[in-house]
Amino acid sequence: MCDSAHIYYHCYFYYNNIFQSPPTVQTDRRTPQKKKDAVRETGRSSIKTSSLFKHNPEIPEIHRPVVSQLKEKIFTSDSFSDLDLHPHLVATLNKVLNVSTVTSVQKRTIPVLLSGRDAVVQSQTGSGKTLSYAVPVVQSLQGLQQKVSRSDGPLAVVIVPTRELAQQTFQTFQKLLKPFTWIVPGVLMGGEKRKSEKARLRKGINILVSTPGRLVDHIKNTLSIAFSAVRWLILDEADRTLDLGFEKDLTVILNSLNSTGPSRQNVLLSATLTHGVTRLVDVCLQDPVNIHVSGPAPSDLTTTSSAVTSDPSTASQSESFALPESLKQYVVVVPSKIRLVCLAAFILDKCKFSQNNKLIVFFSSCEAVEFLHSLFTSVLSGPSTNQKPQLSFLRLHGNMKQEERSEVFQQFSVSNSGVLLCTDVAARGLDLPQVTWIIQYTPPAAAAEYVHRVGRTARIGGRGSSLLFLTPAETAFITELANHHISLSELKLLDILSSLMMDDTYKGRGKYYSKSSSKALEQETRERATVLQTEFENFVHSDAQSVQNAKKALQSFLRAYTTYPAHLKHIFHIRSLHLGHTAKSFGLRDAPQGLNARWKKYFTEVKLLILQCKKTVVKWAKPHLSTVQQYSGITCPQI
Ligand SMILES: Nc1ncnc2c1ncn2[C@@H]1O[C@H](COP(=O)(O)OP(=O)(O)OP(=O)(O)O)[C@@H](O)[C@H]1O
Repeated sequence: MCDSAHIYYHCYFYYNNIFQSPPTVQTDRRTPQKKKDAVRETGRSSIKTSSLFKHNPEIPEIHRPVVSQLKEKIFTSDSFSDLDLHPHLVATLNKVLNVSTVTSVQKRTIPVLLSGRDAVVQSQTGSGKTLSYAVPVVQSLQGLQQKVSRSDGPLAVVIVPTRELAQQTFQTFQKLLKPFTWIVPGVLMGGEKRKSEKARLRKGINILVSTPGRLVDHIKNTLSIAFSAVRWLILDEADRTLDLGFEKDLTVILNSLNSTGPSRQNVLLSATLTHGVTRLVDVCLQDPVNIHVSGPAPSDLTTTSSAVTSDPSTASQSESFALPESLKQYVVVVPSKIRLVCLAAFILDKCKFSQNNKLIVFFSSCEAVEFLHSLFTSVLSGPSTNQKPQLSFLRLHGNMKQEERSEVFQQFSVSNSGVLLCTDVAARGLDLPQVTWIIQYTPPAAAAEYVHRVGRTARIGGRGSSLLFLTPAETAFITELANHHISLSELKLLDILSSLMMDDTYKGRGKYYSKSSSKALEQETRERATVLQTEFENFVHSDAQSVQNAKKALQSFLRAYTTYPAHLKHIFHIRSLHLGHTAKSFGLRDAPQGLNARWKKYFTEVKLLILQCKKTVVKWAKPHLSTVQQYSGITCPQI
């Protein structure tokens, strides 16, 4: 067995042994409501204040680093009618899309693209980047001397990283093309039926929006796909497309596009054009104009790849991102054990005890989203009454069927309130109206991802807030964010938990209830938090399947925790997690049996294997150092 297969085998073996142990609880056949009532009763009668609030690590004092945030003005005083566009296009922008004043990024990008230049565009989230390329594409295609026909095939190709974003971008083109019915937009994305996509490709699509994987699939398997007429290539969220490991796919797409066709205009866009895209800029773009709305463009974006910073930690430190000025950013430091109730109290505060809030909560894995969705729906939703509708929880992640994903996306888009629990599949580009709060229950793996997640609110000048959850051991992430000009204010754990005082559903034993001193209030808050935690735990342990789901969610959380990049390992290291406490944040009463010992053994073995791998790689690489350097861009000391 080769070394990597060995490592995989070990991970698989240990994960499965630890988490797939036979459940000890009998299946519960009670109706959900009866189960819930029983759970609530047990919750109140078995209050153990000590279990939740004792033996937690100290919450350290947070010293906010001084940060000068980058600022970006969103709107200009110009209107679309000043941009020399077709009057029908201006009318469509005004009447169908409801936009008349151009944003800063549009003012700077549209004329550059109309003049025929390539461009690299960076501007903050929600600043209107989609129209900044979609308007010039439509303007140029409607004005072609030889009128566009379906048989021309794709004239513009737009690559985006996720299916929802593909759908959203396609819809923007559909709207813009209303007066130009002879230009046909189309979308290709994973999860859809290939056969019907092939049929649409055969009929002819002029503006093709696609996720990278699905486009490669068609390049390889669909004879009718021809790129001989492509004049535009747009890579939206370009950095993410590379992150997701789509680099190979992108190479296939570029090779296919480069082999035929007239000269092409190329555009790369994102709110966070990190140093990783430098090579892509070199390969894809010709003498591009750098449009960096919040300030001067990073000097090395258009340099050759040899100038790429070789140390990823230095590279990531120097990248600074602008965030919407109207966005209020908060952090709460919560010991692992209390995280679940803290999140629940926050959701109840925003959605049950106040109105018109629409929340997005980010998690690191599909399993965690699934599990917490069912836990919150069962324990927190509450009945719908005449005065109040039921608290609604939706979920979105990559393991869902495409129809369900589209349905959820649509449902959350049109709703005025509710909670969407999701993975990073919803972090990029999605324009979901009226989202008021972004909560990051698991911290992102990079500052750029933080920027995109919080960018789902406070769009196009609107208000919005975000809350980042950190454990006491993770507070150095605040400094990491400050290095990227991101500044957070602190919310106190007890203040969040105190929202539980607004509803007697989680009332404690009443010992402190009638007293008004702040100490008594604090104690009652803790009791209520404990009642809620006990409800969660009772629900999880009332059913073998729920226990299994909670274990799976914990397992996937731990797996994701091991994948933080090397330069963040001093903040997010699996060794600093207390497994028993972490288990509690998934409603489990204890860490799954034997976890500690097996986890330690697992780490020792994996460490040994990695050492072995390193030795083998070094042995192999030594005679080939110059070749390795040439192809990987990695310098000798790193190897
Ligand atoms: N000139 C404008 N006036 C008013 N609203 C606009 C204008 N341009 C775009 N919008 C609206 O602003 C919202 C955000 O636009 P868009 O999704 O293009 O932002 P973005 O910069 O691509 O964000 P992200 O970086 O998150 O992908 C959309 O609802 C869009 O319709």
